[in-house]
Amino acid sequence: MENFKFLNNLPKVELHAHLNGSLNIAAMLELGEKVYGKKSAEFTDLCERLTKFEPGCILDECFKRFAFVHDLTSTKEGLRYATELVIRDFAVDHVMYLELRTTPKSNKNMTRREYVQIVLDAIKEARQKFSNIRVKLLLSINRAEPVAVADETVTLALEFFKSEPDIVVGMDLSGNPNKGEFKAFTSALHRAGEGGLRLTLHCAEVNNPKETKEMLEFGMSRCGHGTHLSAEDIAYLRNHDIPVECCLTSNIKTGTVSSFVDHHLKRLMEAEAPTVLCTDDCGIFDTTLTKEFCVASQSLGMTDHQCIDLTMQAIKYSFATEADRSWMIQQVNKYAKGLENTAFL
Ligand SMILES: CNc1ncnc2c1ncn2[C@@H]1O[C@H](COP(=O)(O)O)[C@@H](O)[C@H]1O
Ligand SMILES: [Zn+2]
Repeated sequence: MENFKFLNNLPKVELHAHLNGSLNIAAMLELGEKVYGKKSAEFTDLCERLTKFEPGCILDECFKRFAFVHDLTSTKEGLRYATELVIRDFAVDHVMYLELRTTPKSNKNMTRREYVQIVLDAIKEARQKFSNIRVKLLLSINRAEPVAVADETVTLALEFFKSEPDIVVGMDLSGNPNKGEFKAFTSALHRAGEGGLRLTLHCAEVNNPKETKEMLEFGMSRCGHGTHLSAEDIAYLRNHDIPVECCLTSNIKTGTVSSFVDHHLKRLMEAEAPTVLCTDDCGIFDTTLTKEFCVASQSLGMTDHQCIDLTMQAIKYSFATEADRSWMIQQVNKYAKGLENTAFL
């Protein structure tokens, strides 16, 4: 792939990455060994089997995979170290800005509040180790969980948004789209929005026109996946300047899109709807943001210039501060200039 080097070294922006879905196999093995002393052949085999998606795999099957990673991150040290490893591996892939999202969980080792604090502390510690990446945090509501849990998550998000405004920047609604009902979460999401948190919703990941309509009417800053958006929905997103977070490999491996060439990213670009390229769960789906750009360029004919433009769009639609944005634009322009091209602005 002649432009792999160009795409790999391009300073990139990741706006849709779930923490526990982003731990890749190598990192799982490191975590297993360091935290649980596990280096056994069966542990290695378990990690490898996690990312095997037979053709025809369905979305529900994918959700079972997360439980394995959730076990690995169910201790304070496991969660802290996993956060560090995920940030490291995005930095290694030349991601300069990462909006990490995660669903606060409570178990025998930690409360939801402690879960958030541990991830936040790991993000701060990572600043010392990986100075070339800026990391923000969104808290996720899992639509398969009770509304009371969503309410607790919003309360935590608002509290940490107040105390750590340069890290906690938004809320995500995710979880198995075949479970729960969007309507049940609107008051919690409304409270989050009223409190200043930007919202990104997993929307139209499966074909549910009624719910998609409810979500578009409710409002969001960004749309996750948007796989089953109608032409009217796409026009609505374009007219309201709401970008779709496109996760190519995720959609193929979960079976929500049949092939890369059929991916709706192309339709969205033809309709001039704003789009950003994301990984979703680069661990579980065994990919990286560089690889997603390679897929976009190989299967959808995306030129290098269009890849830079996608990055500029990601900067524009990020929940970053103005200072972060100008720093990111500077990085991309410096990179582009270094390639003897004119600045892309
Ligand atoms: C594949 N498409 C998807 N659609 C919807 N929700 C998804 C997802 N991929 C991941 N998640 C959500 O993110 C959680 C894992 O990260 P955290 O434990 O939060 O860090 C999953 O349990 C699921 O709720
Ligand atoms: Zn997602």
